[in-house]
Amino acid sequence: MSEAMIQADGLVKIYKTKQTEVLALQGLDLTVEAGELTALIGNSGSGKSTFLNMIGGLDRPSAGSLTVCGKNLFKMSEKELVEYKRDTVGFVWQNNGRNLLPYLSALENVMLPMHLSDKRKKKEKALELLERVGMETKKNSKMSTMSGGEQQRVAIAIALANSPGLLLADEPTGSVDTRTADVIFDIFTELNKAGQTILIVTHDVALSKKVKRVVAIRDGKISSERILKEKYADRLKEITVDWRNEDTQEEYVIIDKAGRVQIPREILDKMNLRDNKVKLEYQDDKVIIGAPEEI
Ligand SMILES: Nc1ncnc2c1ncn2[C@@H]1O[C@H](COP(=O)(O)OP(=O)(O)OP(=O)(O)O)[C@@H](O)[C@H]1O
Repeated sequence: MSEAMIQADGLVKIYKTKQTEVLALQGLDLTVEAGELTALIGNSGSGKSTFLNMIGGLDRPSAGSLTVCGKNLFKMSEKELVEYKRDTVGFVWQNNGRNLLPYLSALENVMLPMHLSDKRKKKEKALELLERVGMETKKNSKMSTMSGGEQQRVAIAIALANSPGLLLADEPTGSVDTRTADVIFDIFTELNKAGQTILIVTHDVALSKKVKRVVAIRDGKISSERILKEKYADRLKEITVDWRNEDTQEEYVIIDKAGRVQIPREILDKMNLRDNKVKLEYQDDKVIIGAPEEI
């Protein structure tokens, strides 16, 4: 069996401050295969960025195991971590100012992080990447003269400069309007069709309806997954599909390795439980969880 692109098992991240400890990831399990396009959604504070930062090598996990592209994030030296961030993962942020130099052209910005020694090859590769994000006509424009959406497209090209196995994006459409967000999302879809593995953190539930796999994180653990229904999978780019309003995905709840499932708060509220005890029944291949009868 081939190795997964991301393999997180029982991943824990604790942030310690003088006064408190925050358990940002609470034993998170996730497998992402090479070639997948996955969106990570969840409420504010659920641990999305923390998880992305662990995968991106920007911060160290506290416990569990995490392997990305065959590399063990727990066993890396500082030097290996620098190489990993340069070669294995590419990162796109909501705030593209973190990636771009305003006084340089789009082409120069894309060439900057490349570690190819041959300048001609660097330029060739940068032009090819700008074409892939639809920015070839603006190759000589300074970043400071571009719109937020255009800057974000160049940021995607920069993240791909060293051909990373994995592209990570944290709220890449968070600062642009809906139409531009659609364009940016379509670029991710096209890159994925060409084989790029991509993990995107997004708040945009409507946009995530276009993605083949949406993983929801709650309280530092994966709680559910939504998978694109087959009838929509082939129609990803059709304008007749109303992605924002149609129910394009099937939802599944995740059972963790210890057999635990998270029941969504809305359902718990409807169950109107008196305390934390429920009745579990197994009937016709179904597990039924219900409020206990009054004794
Ligand atoms: N550097 C830090 N020091 C202390 N606590 C932190 C730190 N970074 C994150 N946290 C805490 O960890 C938890 C998870 O935060 P995280 O930023 O991963 O959530 P998120 O799902 O990305 O939220 P948002 O959607 O608002 O960006 C939160 O309780 C947050 O306050």
